Amino acid sequence: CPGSAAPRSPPEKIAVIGAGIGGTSAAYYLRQKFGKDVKIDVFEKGEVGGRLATLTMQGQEYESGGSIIHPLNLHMKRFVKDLGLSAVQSPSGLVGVYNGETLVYEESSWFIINMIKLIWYYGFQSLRMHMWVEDILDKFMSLFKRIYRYQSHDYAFSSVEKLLHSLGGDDFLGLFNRSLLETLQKAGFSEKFLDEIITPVMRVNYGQTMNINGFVGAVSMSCTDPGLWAVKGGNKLVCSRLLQASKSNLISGSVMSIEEKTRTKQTGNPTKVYEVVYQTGPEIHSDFYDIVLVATPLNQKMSNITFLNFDPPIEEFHQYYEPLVTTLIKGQLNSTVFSSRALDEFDLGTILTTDNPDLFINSIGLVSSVEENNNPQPKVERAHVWKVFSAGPLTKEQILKLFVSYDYAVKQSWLAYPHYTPPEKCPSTILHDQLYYLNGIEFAASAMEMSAVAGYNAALLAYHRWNGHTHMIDQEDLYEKLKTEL
Ligand SMILES: Cc1cc2nc3c(=O)[nH]c(=O)nc-3n(C[C@H](O)[C@H](O)[C@H](O)COP(=O)(O)OP(=O)(O)OC[C@H]3O[C@@H](n4cnc5c(N)ncnc54)[C@H](O)[C@@H]3O)c2cc1C
Ligand SMILES: CC(C)=CCC/C(C)=C/CC/C(C)=C/CSC[C@H](N)C(=O)O
Repeated sequence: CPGSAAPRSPPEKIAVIGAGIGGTSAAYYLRQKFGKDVKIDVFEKGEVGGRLATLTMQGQEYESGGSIIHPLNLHMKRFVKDLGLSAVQSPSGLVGVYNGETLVYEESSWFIINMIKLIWYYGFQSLRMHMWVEDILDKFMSLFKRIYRYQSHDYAFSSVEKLLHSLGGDDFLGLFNRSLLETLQKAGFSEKFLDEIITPVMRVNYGQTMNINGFVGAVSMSCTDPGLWAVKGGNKLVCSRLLQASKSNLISGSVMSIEEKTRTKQTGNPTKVYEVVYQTGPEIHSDFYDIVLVATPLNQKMSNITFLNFDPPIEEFHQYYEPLVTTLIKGQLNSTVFSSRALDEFDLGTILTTDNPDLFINSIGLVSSVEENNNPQPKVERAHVWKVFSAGPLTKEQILKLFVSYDYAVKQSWLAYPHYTPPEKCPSTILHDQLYYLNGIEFAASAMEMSAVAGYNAALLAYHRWNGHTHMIDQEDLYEKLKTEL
């Protein structure tokens, strides 16, 4: 092959830092690429799964982090199949939009009524806009799907920008570099439509407004597609199964620093390695690795990893992640907060909100436990489990504003996803010769599938760079090339 170098002996040890979906998918693909002899250590300071996690209420588990998966998220789909797991349909109840005073939009279960409502509230152009969004999302998904083809042919990318460009050319980079607001204003959307339909979707998914980049905006809009699903038993099961299948060694500890060192191995030749220093309980340990993959957001609050003695130095990371609280509440919703109808006539399963600073919640929605495969109905049972997303923790008084009464409330606080401020640059994928960073991809869009794409890409990139396969990295016009290969 052009660009191939002489075979190099495989690495002895690889470290993966973080056992979320990014790190565990990377470990899985590293094993596939480098074979059975390499030792893979996966470091995790908290729980396997990371931002895929559950909260327990009355013995039942509910997703508290990453919960929904798109039907075209093919890595997640394949993991579930290959790892012996199964899928459940995500609840898809009717959606309403609340502006702090009233419901400004209410979905109906009849398609035709929804169309009439759109025209009534937002004018005839809203129908054209609705079709425009559907068309853009179809195009977006079919371009996004190219990554599966490239990865199945082993191609890798050295930066997120190059990866996005290979999928959708300048259109994708343009989406990433401009705000969603700019993109939609250019397309002629009315302010009312943007405030009452698009912003509420961005708020439930990313806790932000339309000032996020257009790429993550499209990912967020795709959550309005039908057929969303989750993993039976909890999405985090994918991570523990990937770890198991990768035959990696899980080290429950917190990585403190990574330093480049020169070591003389038995062969007598000095080689460059990375010293990883980590803490387990009160003890500090260290070990040497040929390749290191960092699969956690790099900032002081989330990972606090120091890069020592690199020449040139590795830039300091100050990536700001949005604080978000998930609260699960079992209780009887006070439907009169949102509408004049009583609960037994109130048929909304999700209430989104407009960007009103007086509102203390981003959204509230009925949820099922990770074992259930059905749509909970607010009318059938008076007390049900609702999931609230808010920027800060809810007080008891705030909960009692939303609920007539409640039996239980449990919460989990997150630094959830990047604060998007386009135009911005994604952090580097290659931090040093054999040191890789996966979570830069979250600056394009944060979602489980995005981390799985990054995990696979980092494993392929590490493999090709280790073996000098330059022709497998950053290839242009891959789509055309692979078409003629068939
Ligand atoms: C509330 C919420 C809802 C979401 N909903 C969805 C959704 O519905 N669908 C979807 O697709 N995505 C969703 N997401 C996004 C999705 O969960 C994330 O994009 C994805 O899980 C990120 O995975 P990751 O492996 O890259 O990072 P993480 O899951 O954050 O994994 C990083 C891991 O590294 C560990 N770690 C950090 N520092 C160190 C250290 N120094 N040493 C050792 N270990 C360390 C952490 O403990 C963590 O386990 C949601 C996220 C949140 C917070
Ligand atoms: C990566 C692609 C092409 C599609 C992924 C679409 C997807 C499932 C995005 C998830 C976005 C996200 C961060 C949602 C958070 S909130 C989810 C849900 N409403 C909930 O109640 O938990």
